[in-house]
Amino acid sequence: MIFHRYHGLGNDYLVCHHSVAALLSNQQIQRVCDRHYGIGSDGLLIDDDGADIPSLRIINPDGSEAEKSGNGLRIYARYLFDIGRVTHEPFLVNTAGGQVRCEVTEGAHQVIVDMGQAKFSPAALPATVEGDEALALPLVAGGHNLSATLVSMGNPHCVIRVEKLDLDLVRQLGAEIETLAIFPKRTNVQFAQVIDRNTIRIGIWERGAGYTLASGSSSCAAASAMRKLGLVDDTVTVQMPGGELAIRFSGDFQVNMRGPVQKIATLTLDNDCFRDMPA
Ligand SMILES: N[C@@H](CCC[C@H](N)C(=O)O)C(=O)O
Repeated sequence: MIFHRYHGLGNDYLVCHHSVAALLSNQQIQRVCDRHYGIGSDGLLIDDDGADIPSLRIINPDGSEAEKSGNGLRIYARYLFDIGRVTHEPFLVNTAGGQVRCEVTEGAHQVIVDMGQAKFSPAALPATVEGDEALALPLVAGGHNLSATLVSMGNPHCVIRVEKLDLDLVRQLGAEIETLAIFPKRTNVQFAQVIDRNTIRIGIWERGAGYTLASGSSSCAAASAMRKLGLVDDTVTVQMPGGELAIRFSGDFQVNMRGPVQKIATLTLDNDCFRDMPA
């Protein structure tokens, strides 16, 4: 079983063909993503081929399926380029969270994705919150009074605005916010500090993955939330522990994202990895 390992700013994924994924149970996928007992990754990207338009499925390390992933899409686009399925011309990719346009550029080092429209309706996440939008919603977690803006990028995000980013607090409160009862499908969580009108800094807790060094959809969601609150302009650099992504808004919250992708290795999984697991 062959897996291709890539990362986008330290947000690392394994890519495999659907014929490989079909051989794996959900428990085995979790094992493959485990950093001690498997190869280790922030998730599995399944190349579903697709007749005309390439199609991507995204599985989190806990075995749950995500509708969309920004870095997952950037990595999948680079993988498609590496296997010769696409060129430097822009191309479309289907995900459960909508169709996006990708472009592999600067050799193959930078990948641009039009992520679609940021949506602020709680129903889009979903979140069981009254109203057409949830902006600067008061939220309590771990005894902290927080201010949350809810955003769907095709997958759900809860963006907490803070005066000063504290990554320990992200780790401390992430799981509690991810699983709040108002989020029936759980949520990704970002703590966001505005540095200036073109720069924000975020810490990330991903649904089904936990603390990660970077996240593409989180960057889009956090920048969108700060834009909606009137705190940033149309171009925003999102700083994360793993590095930076460039976000650009056009029209009615159409979000474009650009950043680097690196290939790490092509790996063959040994069946012995599953020896202690029920058949
Ligand atoms: N790392 C991703 C997000 C992956 C999916 C997420 N954990 C979810 O469940 O929605 C990104 O770069 O967007």
